[in-house]
Amino acid sequence: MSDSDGIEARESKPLTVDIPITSNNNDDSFKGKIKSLINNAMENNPYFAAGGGLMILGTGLALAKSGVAMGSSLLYRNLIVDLEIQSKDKSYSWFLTWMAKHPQRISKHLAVKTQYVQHNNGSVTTKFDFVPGPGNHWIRYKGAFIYVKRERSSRMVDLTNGSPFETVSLTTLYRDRYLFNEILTEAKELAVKSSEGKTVLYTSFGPEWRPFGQPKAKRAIESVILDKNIKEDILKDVNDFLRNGQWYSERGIPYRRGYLLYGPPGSGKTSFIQALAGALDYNICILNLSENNLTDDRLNHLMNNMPERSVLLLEDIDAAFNKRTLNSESGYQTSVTFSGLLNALDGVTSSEETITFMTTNHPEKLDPAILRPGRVDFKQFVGNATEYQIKNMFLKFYPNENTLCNEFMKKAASLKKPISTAQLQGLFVMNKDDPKAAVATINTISDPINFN
Ligand SMILES: Nc1ncnc2c1ncn2[C@@H]1O[C@H](COP(=O)(O)OP(=O)(O)OP(=O)(O)O)[C@@H](O)[C@H]1O
Repeated sequence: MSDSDGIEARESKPLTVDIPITSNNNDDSFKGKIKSLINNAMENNPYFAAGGGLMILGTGLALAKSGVAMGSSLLYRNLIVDLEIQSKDKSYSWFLTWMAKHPQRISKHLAVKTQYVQHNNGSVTTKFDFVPGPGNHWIRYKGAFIYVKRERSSRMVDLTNGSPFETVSLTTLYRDRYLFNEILTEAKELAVKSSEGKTVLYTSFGPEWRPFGQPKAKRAIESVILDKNIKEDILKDVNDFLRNGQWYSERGIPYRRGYLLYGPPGSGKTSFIQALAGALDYNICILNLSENNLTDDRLNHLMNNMPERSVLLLEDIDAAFNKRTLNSESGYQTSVTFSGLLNALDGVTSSEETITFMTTNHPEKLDPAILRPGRVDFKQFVGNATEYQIKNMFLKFYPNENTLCNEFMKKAASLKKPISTAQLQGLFVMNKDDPKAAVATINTISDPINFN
C-alpha cells in the first residue's frame, strides 16, 4: 500500500489516541504534568497526531505484510508440493520426452531432441521431439495444474560429460502430489515401450553407461549362421544359467557366467552376441578394452553398475594383455591392465545375474589366468566359414537355388583359402538379385587376414 493510501485512510477516519483524562490531570505532581502535556500535544497538535497515526498505521501494515508472507509460506508449505528431478537421474529424460508428447501443456520455450528411429525393415528415419526447454511451463494432468520449471545451472557442470547440470521441478497442490508418481510411471512406460522389441546398446561415457543411438531392431538369431550346434549350445547354457539363480544363491556362488568367443575377424561373434541378447530380451553394454583412457578403476566401476537386464560385452580382451605402449601424441596410453581386468571380473558383486561375453581375435595372447572357471566358464571358437555355413548362407540369400549353391560350394573349396562369413555376406550383398554373378565372382574374395 502506498503512502497516499495511508494518508487517505487517516483522513477518512481521524485517528485518536484514547488516554483517559482523570482528576490527576489537575494534579500538581510531576507525573500529572507530564501526562497532561502529552494529552495536550496529542489532542491539540495536528502534526503530532498525524505522525502517531502514521506510525501506528505503518506498524500495522508491516505486521500485515509479514503476516501475509508468513501465511503464504505456511500455505506453500502445507498446500503446495515440489518434485525435483536432476539431470543425472534416469527419470529426467523420460519426463522430458513424456512432456513433449503430453497434449495439455503450455510451453513457450522449447528445445529440440533429435532421434534416429530404426524401423523393423532396417530403414532409419529422423524424428524431432520438442521437449520443454529451460524456462517455465504448465501442464494439465488429470484435472490438476502442474507448474514445470526447467533450470540449467550456469556454474555446475557434469564433470563426466561437460554438460551443464540441470533440474526440472514440478509444483502442484499438496492434494495432487500422488500425480507425480503417476506421471513418472507413465514416462517410464513410454520409454520402455519405445525400446520394446528392440535392443538397447549402451556404451561407456565417463564412469556411466549411456544408450548408444536409438534402440536397434532385434537381430533374429536365425540370421547369424555359425557352424553346427554352436548357437544351440551357447543358448542352452545361458538359459540354464538364468534358470538357476536360486541354486547359485544357496551355495553362495557369485551369480555370474563368462563366455569367451574367439576366432578371426568377421566370423559373426559380435553379431551372434547381439542376436542372443535380443532372443533373451536383454540389452547390451559394450566395452572395448583397447579404448584409450579406459582405466582399471573405470572398468571396475562400469562392470559393477550395469543397467538392469544387460549382457556385458568386452571386446578385444587381448588388449588388456598388451604392454603399455608409448603414444607420440599423449605419452603413455592408459588402458586396462591384466590385473585390472581380473579384478573387475572377480569383483562383480551384483545380486542380479551377470552374463559377460568376451571376444578376441588373438586367443594366443591371453593369459591362462583369465580362462579359469568363474571368469570364463564357456569357451567357443568361431571360425571362418565352414561348408555348412557357406551352404546355409548362400541359401539364405538365394532361397531354393540348390544347383547354384552346389556350384558355389565347389568353387569355394577350390579356392583353397579361408573365407570369412563377413566376406561371404559382402559378396552376396554385391550380387543381391544375381546368384549366378555371385558364383562367377567368388574368386574376387580377397584373403582374409591370416589367423594363426
Ligand atoms: N556367421 C555370420 N552369420 C551372419 N552374418 C555374419 C556372420 N559373420 C559375419 N557376419 C556379418 O559380417 C559383419 C561383421 O560381423 P561381426 O562383427 O559379427 O564379426 P566379428 O566376428 O565380431 O568380427 P571382429 O572379430 O572383427 O569383431 C556383420 O555385418 C555380420 O552381419
